[in-house]
Amino acid sequence: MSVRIGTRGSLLAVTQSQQVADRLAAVGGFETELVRIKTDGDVLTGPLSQMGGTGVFAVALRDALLVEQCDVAVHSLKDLPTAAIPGLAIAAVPAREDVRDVLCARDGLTLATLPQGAKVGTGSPRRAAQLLLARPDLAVVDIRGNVDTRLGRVPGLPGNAEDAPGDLDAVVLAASGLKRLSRTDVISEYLETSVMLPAPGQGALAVETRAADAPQHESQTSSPEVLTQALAAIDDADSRLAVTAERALLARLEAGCAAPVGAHAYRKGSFLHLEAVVCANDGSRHERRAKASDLFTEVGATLLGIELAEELLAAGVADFADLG
Ligand SMILES: NCc1[nH]cc(CCC(=O)O)c1CC(=O)O
Repeated sequence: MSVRIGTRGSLLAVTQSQQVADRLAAVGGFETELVRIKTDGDVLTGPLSQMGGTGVFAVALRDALLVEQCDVAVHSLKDLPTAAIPGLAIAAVPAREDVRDVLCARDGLTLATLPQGAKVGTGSPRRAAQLLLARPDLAVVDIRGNVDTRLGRVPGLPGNAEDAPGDLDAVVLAASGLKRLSRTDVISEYLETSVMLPAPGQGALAVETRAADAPQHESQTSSPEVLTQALAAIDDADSRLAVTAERALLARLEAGCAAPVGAHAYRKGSFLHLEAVVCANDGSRHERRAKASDLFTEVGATLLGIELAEELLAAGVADFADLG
């Protein structure tokens, strides 16, 4: 048996999909092959935040699963819309990578040492707003493109051509992507979550399958038993509950993955903690709240996300934040 693994075609997507494929093959004892799927997010070039918003990366992969072009699809969880798709299920959330955002700045500069008015590139309203909360003087520049394209805009970063003219002082990227690509040499500062809360799901992958192939607690499945068992074996319960809480918060806020919303859930002892922030795009206003629950189950994680979202809504975040 060969399991077909659907992936986007970018270097980061292929790298992380191959890492999932290797783990599935190791625990399942079967062959895998990567199937590259082109998505609108890879083809269109406008600002991502104006491109039909959420889900541009996920739709084509999900279609490929539904028409059986592949058996498993690997997504970056933060790019996956929160609405459930009939017939599909998240069969595994592997152990999460570093959740933090990082600054990749020229000359090893940090958020504290960037000069007044420095130009920092990001296409994410969440990153832009939190940058401005910490440093209202910065000039945030809207950028997009794959990891190499973004890094190429900062002069002198390791891996860039020596004489390449960069137009930015820094860019903000996810630590997880750079770690998976073994490119941590470009990082000048890890931004702690006290300064910059990550996107819901950041650093985690979702391994999606047709629902009949997902590990189930009660009913029998129709899939090859080995695939179902391998998916269950690479699932990490702590990571799954954390992203469940973060995504429940996002869904209750009716916000998309491009909204100025940061969230981070993590286990501490027998408690699940959730921290969240909602910002005005220009950083002029924000609300940051935290809550914990000792109900360490899918239901408990979902309730935690919903309750914290309702506290934020009660504090009036919908009046100043562009959640749509
Ligand atoms: N929206 C782009 C995107 N989607 C997933 C990642 C990698 C981070 C992750 O694994 O969550 C990135 C790049 C980035 O944000 O730097």
